Amino acid sequence: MPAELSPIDKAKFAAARRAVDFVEDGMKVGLGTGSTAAWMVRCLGEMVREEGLSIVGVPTSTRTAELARQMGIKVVTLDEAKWLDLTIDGADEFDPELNLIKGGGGALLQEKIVATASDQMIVITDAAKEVAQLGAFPLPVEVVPFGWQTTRGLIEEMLSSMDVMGRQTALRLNGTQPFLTDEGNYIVDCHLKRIGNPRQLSLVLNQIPGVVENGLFIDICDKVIIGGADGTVELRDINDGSVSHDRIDFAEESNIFSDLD
Ligand SMILES: O=C[C@H](O)[C@H](O)[C@H](O)COP(=O)(O)O
Repeated sequence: MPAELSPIDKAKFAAARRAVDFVEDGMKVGLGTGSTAAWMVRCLGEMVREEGLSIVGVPTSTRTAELARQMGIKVVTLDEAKWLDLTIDGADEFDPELNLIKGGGGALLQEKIVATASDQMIVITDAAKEVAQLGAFPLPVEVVPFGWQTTRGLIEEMLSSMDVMGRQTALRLNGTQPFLTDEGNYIVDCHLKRIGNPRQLSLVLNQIPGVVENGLFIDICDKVIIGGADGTVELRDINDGSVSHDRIDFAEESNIFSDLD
């Protein structure tokens, strides 16, 4: 483990490394997007190259697809895979019911489609993402560019009647230009502070013409793995209520970091 890895990176790696223990030969695996998911892709690549693990991966973004191919993972489309055994992905927030906010990196649409098309979703994360109630992280809402300002106005009008603490929205920018998702859509970030009823909000948001999808993942996540900088990991299963603990020995994982620049 390179000594220069930050504590947060060590925590993310620990969660990612524990998650790949659930990947078996022959599986079709959804590959998430973000810095934590990137560790997972690296770990799977190591297993493919060094242990002959035979899987196919369905990426949730172009950047994950590029990394997966670089790591030697066979990449297929969701249409080719049709259905997945397991999706492993990160999250921006998770609550006690393992409902999530995702989309901090703009990949929420493909991530939600892929996670929903999976028998199981495992979220890999660190303790800072755990909240009692969703909303401190701005909720990403993907909208089509056509009439986006009208769509934004309809979102804000809808929010005025919802159980949320904040109602400010902002177009996500990339420099001075609108941020574009892999599908060429825009993201409107909703600064809600606290979301009283995430399930209701997700349903209502997606009724608004122009809204493509939102970053609330309701009843999709099955397990969460919370990594620690010391290598400890906590695994919670929402389906049976179990909680288990493990420890990753970083010294045994040095191969993963050999190609890090
Ligand atoms: O759009 C990005 C995804 O939803 C990510 O899974 C999420 O933002 C978490 O990313 P990270 O693991 O980098 O915190």
